[in-house]
Amino acid sequence: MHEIIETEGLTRVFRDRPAVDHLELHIGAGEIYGLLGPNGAGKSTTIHMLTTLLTPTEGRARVCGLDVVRQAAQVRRRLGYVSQEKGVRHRLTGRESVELEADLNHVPRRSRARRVEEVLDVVGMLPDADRFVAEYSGGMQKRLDLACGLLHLPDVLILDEPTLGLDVQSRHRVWDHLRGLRAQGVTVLLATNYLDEADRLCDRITIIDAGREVVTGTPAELKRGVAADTVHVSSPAPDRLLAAVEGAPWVRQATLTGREHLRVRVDDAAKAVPEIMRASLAHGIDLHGVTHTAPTLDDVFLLHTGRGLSPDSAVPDLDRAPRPSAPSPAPLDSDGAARPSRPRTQEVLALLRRWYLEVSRERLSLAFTLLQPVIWLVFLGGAIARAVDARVVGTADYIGFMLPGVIAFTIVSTGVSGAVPLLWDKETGYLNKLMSMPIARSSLLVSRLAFQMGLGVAQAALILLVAAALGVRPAGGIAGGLVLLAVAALLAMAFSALFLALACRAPDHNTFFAITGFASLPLVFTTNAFVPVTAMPPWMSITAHLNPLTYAIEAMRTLVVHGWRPSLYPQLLTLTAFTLTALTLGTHEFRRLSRR
Ligand SMILES: Nc1ncnc2c1ncn2[C@@H]1O[C@H](COP(=O)(O)OP(=O)(O)OP(=O)(O)O)[C@@H](O)[C@H]1O
Repeated sequence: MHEIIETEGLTRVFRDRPAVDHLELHIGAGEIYGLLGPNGAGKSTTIHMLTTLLTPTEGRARVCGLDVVRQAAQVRRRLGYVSQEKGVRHRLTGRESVELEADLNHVPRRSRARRVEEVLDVVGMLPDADRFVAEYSGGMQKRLDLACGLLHLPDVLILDEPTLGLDVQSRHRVWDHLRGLRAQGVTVLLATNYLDEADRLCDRITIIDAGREVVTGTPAELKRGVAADTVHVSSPAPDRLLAAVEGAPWVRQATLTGREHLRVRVDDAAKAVPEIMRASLAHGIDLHGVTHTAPTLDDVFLLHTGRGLSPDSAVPDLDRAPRPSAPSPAPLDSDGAARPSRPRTQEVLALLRRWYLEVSRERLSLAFTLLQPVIWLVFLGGAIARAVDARVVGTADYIGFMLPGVIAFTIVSTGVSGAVPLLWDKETGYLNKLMSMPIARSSLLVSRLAFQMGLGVAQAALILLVAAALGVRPAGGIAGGLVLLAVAALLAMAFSALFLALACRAPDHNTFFAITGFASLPLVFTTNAFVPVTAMPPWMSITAHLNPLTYAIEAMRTLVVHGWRPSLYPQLLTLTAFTLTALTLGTHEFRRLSRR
């Protein structure tokens, strides 16, 4: 057998507890392979290691002959991944989401529109494709994720609970599509809680429990291994019945499964049922009902672990459900397969489009962002100007004096909101999805920083226009104004990188906002935004000198109030050094986040 996925002693430990414990998998080309296990068995952890999202603590894993740790980038190019979490892009429509992923998977531009239509059709989402994802039900979001996973023709498709939350018809459509992929030679690995799914869909299964392999084989082999029927007895005194039948030669195993239920595994139900009747009569035990079933995968699990799988692991209504007409799987031509064509540019442009669409649809917060600096300048600037001594601030034009501070604070607060998509992507699981795609990690960072920089420059330009309307013009002329915009760009990059670093570290968005909320006031008030450093008491002057915002504000103020001066150069140098430090920190934290 040509193995596409193989693991040897694969282990991942979280806080001294193994989530996956020396797992051995050998999955052949073109198989649909199931990882079946109860909640917390270690299925997702295994999948995260195979998709390069987690590093193994011990052992090794190879996908298409490539080591998942040492050749992670190549592995990502060979696989498609549909994660368990719903990768919700709230501000995008379904179609835009799929288009984004097509670009990130390097689907060639000329076939992109067709592929997007095809996969949306396969999961039955075409009629809703132009609605916002935020309006989708859980099942619709899941189907959309699945559509994204089918976009390119990967060698291996890995799906974590692919049909969780889907209705019966959608589930059948997905199964049919997976079978179609198998026919085209794609190897499919899926983790599932559903016994029926594993039984009907998978060629082979490994059942895992507590991170360890319980048993591996085809569903038929495994059930044959049980070689037993199960008799389910309903009685008001199942414990007495258990005592009566336990140890009888025709009983393999008897287990209480509820206050009124007893499960008896037997070699042959036809012979066992009359025995159970006889035992109940002999001991005067009432029976409410006796049924029996052929072996299931649940019995296989029970046989090997002494426990059943989770109660929600069966999908009881599948047999009775109307079967939808099976759509023939969309043919995945070589055109639709992932092929790098100027991939880096395509990735960055696709991500920039995403950020743009999301920001432009946040109308209210966009309006506040634009309005806030105007309020600062017009109302606050105007009011304080009356109370300020021109000799202290060094100019009679207090609005001009305050302008750089307003630009700086606006950019800092945009930096905070710029980290929010990363927080959401982390929390919704979409970051995992992005990380498993064949895109350069740097594209994620570069696109985000470039977008924030553009936003910062646009905001600074807008504030300059408002100031011009109030009669304030940079003393440095047009060239001075352009350098001021460059300062704004540096500042935007620096603070975006800092807040991104914080978002990478923060365990959740509450912590992130608690820290930024706590830091924002000292950050603002220990600068020279309202008072020049020369007019500050010594302790405050020291803190102002330690605050990098001071240098950006001072450089911009020089350009607005005084024009070109030699003092500008050390200020610009300091700001550049700060920006480089912030970028290094941001890159380091982002790398750390992507190598868990
Ligand atoms: N990041 C983590 N930190 C600490 N423990 C973790 C982490 N991720 C998973 N675990 C633990 O590892 C074990 C296996 O979890 P995993 O998510 O792999 O199970 P699963 O089989 O996919 O479960 P489910 O069917 O519920 O998705 C669980 O005990 C879980 O709590």
